[in-house]
Amino acid sequence: MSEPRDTIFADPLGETNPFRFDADVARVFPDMIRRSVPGYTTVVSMSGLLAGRYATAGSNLYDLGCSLGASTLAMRQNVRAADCCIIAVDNAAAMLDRCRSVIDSDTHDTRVELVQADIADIPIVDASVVVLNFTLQFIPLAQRGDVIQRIYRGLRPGGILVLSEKVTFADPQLDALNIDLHHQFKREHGYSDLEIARKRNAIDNVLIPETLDTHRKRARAAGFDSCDVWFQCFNFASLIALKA
Ligand SMILES: Nc1ncnc2c1ncn2[C@@H]1O[C@H](C[S@+](CC[C@H]([NH3+])C(=O)[O-])CC(=O)[O-])[C@@H](O)[C@H]1O
Ligand SMILES: O=C(O)C(=O)Cc1ccccc1
Repeated sequence: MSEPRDTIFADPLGETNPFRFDADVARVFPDMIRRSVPGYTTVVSMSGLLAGRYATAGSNLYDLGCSLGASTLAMRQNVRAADCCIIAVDNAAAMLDRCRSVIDSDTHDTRVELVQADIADIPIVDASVVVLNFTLQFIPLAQRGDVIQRIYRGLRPGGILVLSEKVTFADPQLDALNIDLHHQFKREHGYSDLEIARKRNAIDNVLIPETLDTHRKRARAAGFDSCDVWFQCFNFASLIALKA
């Protein structure tokens, strides 16, 4: 069955309230994220490949801000190490409800635990892999350093963080160009100028992007030994950070 189409911002008379991960968004989320985030499918499937490489026996793998479980499924398909547990966390009940039915209809072996919680509060323990795919961008700026530091402390030596984000550019010309290219991507995936403008208002001050340099510096300050970009398409990028 094809996924329901995202028309959330299509009504010209609709109010624009701040963006929330409610039942309406959960229903159309797979279509929304695929048509809105250039490279999303690649980032999710490579998160699975990385998880397969870095997962160690008896460890936990975290999917923080799991939404409907796309990254959890990609990890689960790739993990070969014995006795691992994937802990998938999201604070939105509507997202986690749908995630549960997605995971229930998947038949791979690795254990999955779904947790409804704020990623700023959950303990990270005995982890080999932590995936933060397009989630840190929704966390208040003042909490981001602490989240990354707790991930570093909860990782086993040799562990990996995958951090994917919408980003900004220090150079105003490059910033404007990448925003414009992202909007062109959305138009070419069927969103109207009105939908693009209304969603932009709705996510203003809800999704707060930072520069790649800020992400690299934060990871290094938290203790990560190596951190850099492995994927980028316009203003969406993914980094890996390694704990020696
Ligand atoms: N403080 C928080 N605590 C927990 N969850 C949160 C918090 N804030 C937001 N979320 C959750 O983070 C997710 C962000 S979507 C991630 C895509 C997914 N990773 C994917 O690979 O498909 C990305 C996007 O929509 O751009 C939503 O499900 C929120 O409920
Ligand atoms: O749609 C956008 O403009 C985005 O920046 C990405 C996005 C995707 C899903 C929810 C919120 C933001």
